[in-house]
Parts: sequence; structure tokens; C-alpha cells
Amino acid sequence: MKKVLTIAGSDSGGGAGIQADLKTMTVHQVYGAAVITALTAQNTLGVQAVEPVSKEFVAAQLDSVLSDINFAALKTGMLAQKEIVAVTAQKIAEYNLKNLVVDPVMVATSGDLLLEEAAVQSYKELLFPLADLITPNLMEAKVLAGIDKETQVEAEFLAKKLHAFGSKYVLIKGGHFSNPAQQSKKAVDLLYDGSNFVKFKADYIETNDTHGTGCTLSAAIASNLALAYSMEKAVEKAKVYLTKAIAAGEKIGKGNSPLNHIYQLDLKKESRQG
Ligand SMILES: Nc1ncnc2c1ncn2[C@@H]1O[C@H](COP(=O)(O)OP(=O)(O)O)[C@@H](O)[C@H]1O
Ligand SMILES: Cc1ncc(COP(=O)(O)OP(=O)(O)O)c(N)n1
Repeated sequence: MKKVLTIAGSDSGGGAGIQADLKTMTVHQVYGAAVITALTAQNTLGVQAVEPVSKEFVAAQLDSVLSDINFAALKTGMLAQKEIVAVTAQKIAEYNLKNLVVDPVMVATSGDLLLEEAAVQSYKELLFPLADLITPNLMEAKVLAGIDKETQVEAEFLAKKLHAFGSKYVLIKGGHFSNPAQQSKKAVDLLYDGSNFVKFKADYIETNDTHGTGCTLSAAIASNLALAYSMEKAVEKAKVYLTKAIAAGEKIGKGNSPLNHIYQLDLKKESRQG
């Protein structure tokens, strides 16, 4: 079995972070391991509190799993602080890890901050040059490119700007674009390899129940890379998985419900009532 590592924060509500990553990995039939960078007291309504893990303890977790398990791919999610970005990059380089997907998580959809501002530079200098793929959403891409959040820009422009930081590929996620493509009810993500653009289009689902979409997408891509798919195929398959998981969502909690990862398991619906 292929092994995949997530280095990310914990979402006590189970919708995003390492919980979403491990569910996604399991459904992809890869073995998921998790290094936790921060605890969040979180539910479907938002993030009530954040407790970052010390950089020493993140390093200890990384040494534990990396000295023991041979990972075919890995992803990073919420890294919270610049020291955690730095130690993560240091260990990824030290253990010469391949197939790295970096989801530069900054803010939850609820608006709660998941990364300190000082860490943005560390992402660009330390982590992106090691990455096979970075997966910013629109707002994250603007922050990383140093563009005002209110400025209207094309995804192509952002992809080119971010590719200059050294990752092999950039995927600009389209969940927050209010552009003609979305008006035509398509969720469009743009992949750039430094020369060519590839668009991935899926049906845009009219719902606010999208908690954990970014985490799920990057975990699915990492799983597909571990399974030896090309980057294009890995993104294409991940997007299909994600869209089905949004469409199959069931109401959980009082706020924005998480995705449904068990929709494709062969379980009788009656056995999971309640
Ligand atoms: N309502 C939706 N219907 C279908 N796909 C969506 C929807 N919202 C987001 N997506 C997709 O989910 C993924 C995550 O995108 P986005 O929401 O932009 O990132 P994040 O979750 O990091 O904020 C992308 O592939 C995007 O196209
Ligand atoms: C612990 C933790 N990590 C990441 C996120 C952000 O999740 P994401 O999939 O980008 O999207 P939303 O859940 O915010 O829609 C999080 N909330 N918590």
C-alpha cells in the first residue's frame, strides 16, 4: 500500500484539516499518516480557538514518521506560524521527500485566520521551491502575489506570478471567483506548469456546505500522485472526487456542512441513519 503524509492542523469538527485529509486518503486506498501543526477548536459555524504546536514538537513528529515510513507523496495544510513553515521545509529537504502538494491555507471560509501574516514570506522562500504543486485559492493567490484583495485579476496572471517562486506546478482554485465561468455554473481550476495552462471544469454546486473543499482537493491530489498518476491526471481525478463529495453532502451541524467522503463506500444507507 502507498503511504501519504499530511502535515496540517486538526479540525475538531472533522470537516477540514487532518480529519478531511485522512478520510480522503482512506477512500483513495492509500495509508494516511498525520503530523499535527495546530489544534483548532472548530465546528461548522467557525473557528473558536487555535493552539499552535511548538516547532520542536512538529519536528519531533516529522522525525518520528519520516525515519520510519517511506512516503510516496505528502501534503501540507494549515501551518499556522512561520517557525512551523520553516521546520516543515527543513525536514522535507532533509528527508528528500518527493510529490509535495502545498495548500497554503490562510483563512477558513468562515473568515477565521489560520496563518500569521509573517509566515507568507516563509512559504515563498522556503516551501514553494520544494513543492511539486501549490494550490492557493483566489484570496491566497493574491496575498502571495502581493496584490490587493479587492483588485480584479485573471487566474492566468496569478499562476504566472506564483510559478516564479519555484514550484513545478501551480493550481489556482476557482471556488471563490465570481467570473463568467462561475456564472455559467462551472467551478474552474487552472493548472500551470510554467509553459502551459490546463483548465479543470466541474459543475458548480449551489450550496454553502463546502467546508473542507481545499483540504480534500489537495489530499486527493497527493493520494493520486502516490498512486503514480501524472500531475494532470491527479488533479483531474481529484476534482471529480471533490465534486461528488460536495454533491453527496448531508446536513451536519448548524453551519456550513462538510463534504461526504463515504458516499462511494458500498454501505446501506439505513446502516448510517442518525
Ligand atoms: N460550490 C462548489 N461547487 C463545486 N466545486 C466547488 C464549489 N466550491 C468550491 N469548489 C471547488 O473546490 C475546490 C476548492 O476551491 P476553493 O473553495 O476556491 O478553495 P478553498 O477551499 O481553499 O477556499 C476547487 O476545486 C473549487 O473549484
Ligand atoms: C484545521 C484547518 N485546516 C484548514 C482549514 C481550511 O479548510 P479548507 O478546505 O481550505 O476550506 P474551508 O473549510 O475553510 O471551507 C480549516 N478550516 N481548518
